Amino acid sequence: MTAQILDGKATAAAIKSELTARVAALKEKGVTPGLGTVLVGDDPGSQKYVAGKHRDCAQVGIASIQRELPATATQEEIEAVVRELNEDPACTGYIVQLPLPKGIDENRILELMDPAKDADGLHPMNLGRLVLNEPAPLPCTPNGILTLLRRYGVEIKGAEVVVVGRGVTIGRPMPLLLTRRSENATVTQCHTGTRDLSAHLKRADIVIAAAGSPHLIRPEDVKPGAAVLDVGVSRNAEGKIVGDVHPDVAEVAGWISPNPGGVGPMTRALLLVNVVEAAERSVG
Ligand SMILES: Nc1nc(=O)c2c([nH]1)NC[C@@H]1CN(c3ccc(C(=O)N[C@@H](CCC(=O)O)C(=O)O)cc3)C=[N+]21
Repeated sequence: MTAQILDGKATAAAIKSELTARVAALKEKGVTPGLGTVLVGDDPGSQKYVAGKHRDCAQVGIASIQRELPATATQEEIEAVVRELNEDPACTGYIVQLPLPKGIDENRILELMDPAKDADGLHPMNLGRLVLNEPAPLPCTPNGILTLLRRYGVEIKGAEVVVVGRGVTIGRPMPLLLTRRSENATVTQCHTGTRDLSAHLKRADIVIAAAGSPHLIRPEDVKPGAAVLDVGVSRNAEGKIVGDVHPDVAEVAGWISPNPGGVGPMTRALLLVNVVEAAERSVG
């Protein structure tokens, strides 16, 4: 038996085609959604991701606003761009590409963003709303994972889910989404301090691997038939993406998300969903 592929690329394409119609409807009402990106420095990976986001925007009819600063940009210079986008009516939502260069206070930048324009769902106000069960833009990667599981009919209610990782973009918000009454999963959060990761993994119906540790999840640790989502992005010597999930896991799992082609494109699609929803709220 080999696992069914959770095809993020195809699912993202379907979401984008649904969004195209919603963007057209907004334009009829005189609103053009515009996604802003703030990219600081010249990391090739970050440049590639940001370019992908703007390609997606073009596909669905969202306007693109790109701001680039050199790696030497100061805290004040980045903050000035954030204030500018907060004021710019053409920019209905934006993201500050993370990580920012060393020495920049990332949290201060995120706090300065207008929470109504937070396309990533990572503003402290919006993360707080998520904790409080108030409506808010949802963090794109966790929401992308959830959307992928739903579209393939993976049972979430009552499932034992293991999340590996505790980063701000995935590990921390993921359990918040999964433990809402509407999802009703039971979540164990594992991290580098977990004593026996393997024991936790063996019980999981769904594994969400966001540790950034190449091939951390091995076939002998996965329950037969489990859904395994590979969110890790490491690069090998040739610059190729290496995920957190060992390829042989596909022999044991019931579902597996490829990497690339799995969660990455879903993250981008759910970013566009946040931009379109914010624009829809603005027209009432
Ligand atoms: N404020 C902020 N928001 C983010 O959402 C954010 C960020 N900062 N910093 C970096 C991470 C990383 N991230 C990815 C998004 C898409 C792909 C993606 O589409 N990957 C393609 C392949 C791309 C390739 O080949 O390099 C795939 O998986 O098929 C990957 C990684 C968003 N991030």
